[in-house]
Amino acid sequence: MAETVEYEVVTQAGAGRDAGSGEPVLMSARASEGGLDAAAAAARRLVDALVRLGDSTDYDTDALATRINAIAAEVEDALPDEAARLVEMWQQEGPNRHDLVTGPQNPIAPPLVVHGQPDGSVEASTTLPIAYQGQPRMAHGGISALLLDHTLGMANGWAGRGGMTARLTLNFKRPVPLGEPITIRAKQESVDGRKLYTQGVLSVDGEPCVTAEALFIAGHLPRPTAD
Ligand SMILES: CCCCCCCCCCCCCC(=O)SCCNC(=O)CCNC(=O)[C@H](O)C(C)(C)COP(=O)(O)OP(=O)(O)OC[C@H]1O[C@@H](n2cnc3c(N)ncnc32)[C@H](O)[C@@H]1OP(=O)(O)O
Repeated sequence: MAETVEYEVVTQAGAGRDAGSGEPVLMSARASEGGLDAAAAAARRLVDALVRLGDSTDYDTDALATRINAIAAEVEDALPDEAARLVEMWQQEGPNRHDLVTGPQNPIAPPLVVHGQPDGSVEASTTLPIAYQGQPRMAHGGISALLLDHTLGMANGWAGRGGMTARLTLNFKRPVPLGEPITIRAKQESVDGRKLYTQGVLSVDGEPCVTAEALFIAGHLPRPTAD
């Protein structure tokens, strides 16, 4: 097993639950209106439009591919050194802006917005577009699993001790509709040495759709460093 380390959770409001003054505290990164966040939001919009477009359109998709490739090449020309970028990604103390699930700078993040609650739980919300479709008009089960795993992980952070998922058990009770607000509530229920036991539920309109129970093992892989 690789060496693991433990990190303190720091939210935009300050250090973890210490920042909680009886009000919910934003844990995920707040999206900026411009810059890379806006570019990622535009890419999300483009992905949604492409999935909805289909083959029956008269739109010139060959020309579209050429234009998108030209933009990608322009961005690739501006990329920093990959190792340096990895260090930069992981150096901040607050919520990760590149994050797969919550990150405003990650075009494939829905993104999920997560608040730490005064009772020690977390509450997350988002609305899933058609790119995440599994069954007709419904979210893919793997996406529900991703959102739950991540929210449970953030609940651990909010409770004061985070870790890596060792076991995740899901119960798919009803399909998760696309295009409707979803809510995920999660809480670290108990700790036994390095074993963290965390539960959560993904609901739509107050109806539980997917429940999750997980075992996390305290500790994370070390952050990348410059040397
Ligand atoms: C403000 C913002 C805050 C943000 C917060 C961050 C949010 C981020 C959210 C991200 C969330 C996403 C998170 C992700 O996606 S994490 C990525 C997905 N997970 C992984 O890749 C984990 C891969 N596995 C490993 O690396 C290791 O196996 C781990 C680290 C899990 C344990 O290896 P380690 O060498 O360290 O420990 P150990 O083997 O001595 O085991 C220790 C104890 O645990 C027991 N055990 C172990 N496995 C299992 C099992 N499967 N069922 C039952 N029991 C199990 C084991 O029997 C032993 O018990 P005991 O003998 O002591 O009684």
